[in-house]
Amino acid sequence: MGSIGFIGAGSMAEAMVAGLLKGKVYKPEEVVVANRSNSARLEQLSKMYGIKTTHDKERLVKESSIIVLAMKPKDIQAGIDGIQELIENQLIVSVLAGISFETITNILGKQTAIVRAMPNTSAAIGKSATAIAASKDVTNEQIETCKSLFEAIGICKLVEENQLDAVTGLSGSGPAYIYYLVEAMEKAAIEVGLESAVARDLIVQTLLGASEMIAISEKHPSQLRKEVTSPNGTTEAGITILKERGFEDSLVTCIKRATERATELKVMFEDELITIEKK
Ligand SMILES: NC(=O)C1=CN([C@@H]2O[C@H](COP(=O)(O)OP(=O)(O)OC[C@H]3O[C@@H](n4cnc5c(N)ncnc54)[C@H](OP(=O)(O)O)[C@@H]3O)[C@@H](O)[C@H]2O)C=CC1
Ligand SMILES: O=C(O)[C@@H]1CCC=N1
Repeated sequence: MGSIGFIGAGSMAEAMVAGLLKGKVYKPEEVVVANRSNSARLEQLSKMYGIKTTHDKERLVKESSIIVLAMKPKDIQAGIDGIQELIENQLIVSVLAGISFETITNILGKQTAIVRAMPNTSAAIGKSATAIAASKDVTNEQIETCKSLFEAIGICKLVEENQLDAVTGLSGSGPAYIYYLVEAMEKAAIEVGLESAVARDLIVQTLLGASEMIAISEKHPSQLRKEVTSPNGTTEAGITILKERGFEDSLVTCIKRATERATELKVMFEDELITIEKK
């Protein structure tokens, strides 16, 4: 596949690098990561993974056949500045929430092959839930390349660009909802008298078991839930509280709001671009 370069050396870039190396999709010497100024971070990544690191984006672009944009949405203009002229046949893969093909193309100043991807940080252990969308300049072969890249670090679904904000709100942000749930379960476990290490193990196994049941069982999650819930038993007592306190509504509103926020990021950024152009 040639080499892969990441512009941005944060959580998402690291999760992808870790997963790609673990899955042996790339050798460490075929991976280069760049950031803006944080040399300590580059040193840490280079020590941990044996990959190449640089502040020199031009070098990264020249060395890579796939360039992953992995900076925050607000930093995309600065992140791309200086490399536009060097983009020729490389495939651009953007993991930025909310930022459209149109905006990336405008900043690049040329029509080129761009794939937008929305992975999640479980990429680090090969378990990302990723969706990708392809711009019209992307060939079928490039789509396949991209799919196999993300399938090496989890599952990958092909969607339309206008569905990516929903994917971001659902599975891009999704791991954080689960971590938050675990934090709350741990807090509760301690309050009902368990030791934190014991509670952690029980919670983790409960999540793993339930996830695997959902994945392999032919039963709907609502049926699986019913099977845990004895009439007048403990589960019913607990779930009654979740219903009374609006658990379902909270989660639905959470995912809708996160989806909406992805759309806002695009609008905010475009406003900023217009301001920059006017200056
Ligand atoms: N975190 C997540 O779970 C997910 C994130 N994403 C997307 O991934 C992207 C990155 O997120 P995340 O990894 O969390 O962010 P981080 O803040 O952890 O990392 C951002 C990185 O971008 C670098 N950067 C900023 N400006 C530039 C520049 N001009 N040139 C080169 N590098 C630059 C920063 O370098 P420096 O430190 O030197 O400033 C830093 O290494 C976001 O767009 C987000 O929407 C998508 C899916 C999931
Ligand atoms: O919170 C964010 O904006 C990014 C996108 C999805 C996960 N993290």
